[in-house]
Amino acid sequence: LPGWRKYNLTYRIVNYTPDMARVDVDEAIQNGLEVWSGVTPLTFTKISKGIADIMIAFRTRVHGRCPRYFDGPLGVLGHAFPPGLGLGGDTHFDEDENWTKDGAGFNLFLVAAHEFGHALGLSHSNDQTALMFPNYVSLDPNKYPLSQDDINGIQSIYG
Ligand SMILES: CC(C)C[C@H](C(=O)NO)C(=O)N[C@@H](CC(N)=O)C(=O)NCc1cccc(N)c1
Ligand SMILES: [Ca+2]
Ligand SMILES: [Zn+2]
Repeated sequence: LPGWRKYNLTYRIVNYTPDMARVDVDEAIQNGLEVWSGVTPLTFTKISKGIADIMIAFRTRVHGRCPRYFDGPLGVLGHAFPPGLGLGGDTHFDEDENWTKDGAGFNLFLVAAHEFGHALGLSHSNDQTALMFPNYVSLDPNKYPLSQDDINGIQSIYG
C-alpha cells in the first residue's frame, strides 16, 4: 500500500540548520506539512522527543544509518522515505545548502513541501507545474505550491 494506514501522524525536528532562526524552520516545516493536510484527512502533530512517524533532520554527505547520501552544495537538496515503519517517512535536508525563508538560496518551505510529498507516498511527476516535478524551479514561496497533478496524486492515496 502506498500510503500511511493512519491519518494522525507525528513529526519531530531532530536538529536545526544554522542558516535560519529556529522559529522560521518550525514555520517552514509546519507550512510544508499543512500544504498536504489541507487537501487530505491527514493531521500532523509535532513532538519534541522520542520517535515520530516523520523524523526531520539536516544532514551532510554520509549520515547515520541512512542508505542515501548527500553531495555537498547544490545538486541533491533533500530526500524522504515513503510511508512505513523505521526510516519510512523520515525526511532529510542537505545541510550543505543555504536554507532560507525567502527567495535567496533554497526556500526551506518549498523543498520541505516537496519532500513531504514523498514522505506521504508520492513519487515524482513529469508535470512541469507540479510541486512533485523532480527539479526545484524557483517557485514564488508565497504562491500556493500544489498543482492539480499534486492534488490528484495525494487524493488518490488518501481520498
Ligand atoms: C534523486 C533524488 C534524491 C533527488 C532529490 C529529490 O528529488 N528529493 O526529493 C533532489 O534534491 N532533487 C533536487 C533536484 C535535483 N537536483 O535533482 C530538488 O530540487 N528536489 C527538491 C524540490 C523542491 C521543490 C520543488 C521541486 N520540484 C523539487
Ligand atoms: Ca546537495
Ligand atoms: Zn523529490
